[in-house]
Amino acid sequence: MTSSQADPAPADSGQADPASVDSGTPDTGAPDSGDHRRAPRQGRAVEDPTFYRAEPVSFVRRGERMTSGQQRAWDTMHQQLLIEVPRHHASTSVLPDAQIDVPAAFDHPEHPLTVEIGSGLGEATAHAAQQHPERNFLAVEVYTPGLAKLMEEVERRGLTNVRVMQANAPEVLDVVLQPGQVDELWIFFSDPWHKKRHHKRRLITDAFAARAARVLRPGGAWRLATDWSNYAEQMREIIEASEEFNNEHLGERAGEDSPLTDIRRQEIEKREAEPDFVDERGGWAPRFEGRTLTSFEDKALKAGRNIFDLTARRL
Ligand SMILES: C[S@@+](CC[C@H](N)C(=O)[O-])C[C@H]1O[C@@H](n2cnc3c(N)ncnc32)[C@H](O)[C@@H]1O
Repeated sequence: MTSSQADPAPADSGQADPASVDSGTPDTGAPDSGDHRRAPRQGRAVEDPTFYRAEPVSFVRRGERMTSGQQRAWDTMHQQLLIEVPRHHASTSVLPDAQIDVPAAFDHPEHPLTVEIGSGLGEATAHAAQQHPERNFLAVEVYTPGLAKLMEEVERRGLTNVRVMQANAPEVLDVVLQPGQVDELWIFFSDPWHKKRHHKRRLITDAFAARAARVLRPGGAWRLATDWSNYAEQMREIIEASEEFNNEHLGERAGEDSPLTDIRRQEIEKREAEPDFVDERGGWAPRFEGRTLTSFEDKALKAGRNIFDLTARRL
């Protein structure tokens, strides 16, 4: 989420803020400064809960306090909705040899599966699940109040096609989901980690694309949206460099039609305006009609930022 120009956005926006959040290490009690610039020493990665393999995790744990409504929804709904995960070295990790049958957790295992990663408050999943009872939706998130908020919505709307998982997404893709099991993979407003020195914490990387490719069926869609232009360019680069995906809108919305051209000519996102900038490359998807306007996106729009959608089609 990038609803603020702070890096990252304030905790109440649903986005991690290293300065105001608690540690990513709830199991160990070890303090987490939120500054993960140093890679773990060789051999330590497996015990360091702020890393998965050699990769720093893309989140910092935020306050876990829930509203009374969220707490009630969690208490009454979690047995039905939460797919339990055997843990490894951290409370959001996944045991490397865990065996979890995700389709079997749904009433209709045969229905196509959409996975939303970083579902935040669950607005996109709840909306889409209501629109599409013929599909299954798995929300993957580390933030407990966000998952509880989604449980509240599932109950309020009477949805039967939603399940949730509280875990670090790369581990879910590596261990939990099976090859070709996913029909659509959604990541909307992934934490942008604005500062260059924090870019290594971004979720969308070449390695992540390989993970996404493994779990998506041939012809399946990986849909991305962000309001941070530099991250949008990184996502486009990763998709177009991958041999396992096609950018479904390659070359579209280029030049004067590009949201990148528009935003770069303005003084926004902590950058100076570049009046002569032209995005010759394009490749931006139209707004995905299945993506409801979340409170996060609404804030970004009100702050004057542009939204970049991308659709990668699994070859
Ligand atoms: C910026 S918010 C966007 C939330 C939502 N998609 C929306 O558009 O409102 C990003 C969310 O991704 C979650 N997140 C970040 N890294 C994650 C990871 N590795 N695994 C699971 N969730 C993650 C954060 O906890 C946060 O709620």
